[in-house]
Amino acid sequence: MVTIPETMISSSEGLRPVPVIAMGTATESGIAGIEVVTPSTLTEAIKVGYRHFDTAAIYRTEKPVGEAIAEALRSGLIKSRSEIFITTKLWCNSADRHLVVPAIKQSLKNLGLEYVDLYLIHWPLKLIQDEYNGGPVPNECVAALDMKAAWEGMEECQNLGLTKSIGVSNFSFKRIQQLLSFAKIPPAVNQIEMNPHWQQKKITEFCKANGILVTAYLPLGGDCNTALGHKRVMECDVLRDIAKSKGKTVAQISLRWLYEQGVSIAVKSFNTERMKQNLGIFDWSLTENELNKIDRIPQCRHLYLIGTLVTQHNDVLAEIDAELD
Ligand SMILES: NC(=O)C1=CN([C@@H]2O[C@H](COP(=O)(O)OP(=O)(O)OC[C@H]3O[C@@H](n4cnc5c(N)ncnc54)[C@H](OP(=O)(O)O)[C@@H]3O)[C@@H](O)[C@H]2O)C=CC1
Ligand SMILES: O=C[C@H](O)[C@@H](O)[C@@H](O)[C@H](O)C(=O)O
Repeated sequence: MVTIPETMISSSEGLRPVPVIAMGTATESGIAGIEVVTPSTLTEAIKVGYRHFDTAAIYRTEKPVGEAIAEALRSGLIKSRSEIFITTKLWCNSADRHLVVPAIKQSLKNLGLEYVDLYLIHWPLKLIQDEYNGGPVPNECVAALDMKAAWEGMEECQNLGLTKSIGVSNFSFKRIQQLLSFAKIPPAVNQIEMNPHWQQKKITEFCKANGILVTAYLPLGGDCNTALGHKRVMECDVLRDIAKSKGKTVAQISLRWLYEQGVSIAVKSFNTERMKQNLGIFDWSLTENELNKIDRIPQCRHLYLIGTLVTQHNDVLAEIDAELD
């Protein structure tokens, strides 16, 4: 079993370790409520060495993650809850001051846990709708986020001990600066799209300088059979050539590159062999020449809210999309 290296993030207990690779749990069919991952698949991840799960209220995977942890405890695979790090996220329909604490309590109920390790604001926007089953949503459901009010709710979650750390996801450089101007508890993490085809140099440097850990999502470009993913990473000639010359896979080259950028990674696989493969990145490194070749890959972001969340133009989403470019 591979032991995943840890990095440190700020928390209610001072600096706390977080495993640098998390098992992602988002799928288009899960979000739509059509087919959600089984707990036994996630227990398999614990068996091969994963100790960090990335879930979210909208993924519908909080329950199976919780059941997998309970099973791992029952079977002796782990000895205590504290061996597992759980990240979950506040969905946009609860991004109001008075809805944040009830939302984390619901997530904890789904997980069957007393606390999560990290709670993130999923997107800097608000949705006025009861349930989200994947986009598109009606344009009139979208509203601007009152960041100060939502963050006070997040801080309350940490102060109540419902989460050890709080952070954000899909926040631009500008939005984090705004947040830092009033936050009593600064964000510990910013989870963003990042891979060799969307390298995010500016925001990673800014986050590092401010003690915020960046977590990369879509590290392999996502599931290319759905609108949430693309083939540019897995079919990239530059990555393929490097992979071939080192006897590694394209996925491993992308993940190793991310690891060498000093970020943590949420990578999803529900296949045991690929789960293992994705952890095989810690006992070798990329050369200067390989890093230079990756640096020159043309850049292209994938996840835009307009087109995914709404089909028409929307001012609130257009602003978020533009900021994240
Ligand atoms: N904060 C946010 O807004 C977002 C957060 N996320 C989080 O980040 C996680 C990772 O992102 P995700 O979208 O899942 O995309 P990934 O980049 O992790 O790609 C997942 C896809 O790649 C396949 N795959 C995994 N490993 C390999 C491998 N070694 N070789 C070939 N194919 C492979 C998986 O298939 P298989 O399972 O069959 O192996 C799946 O189709 C999510 O699951 C979620 O937890 C994602 C999007 C947005
Ligand atoms: O924009 C709408 C999409 O459903 C988007 O919210 C998801 O891709 C999500 O960010 C995730 O974390 O998987």
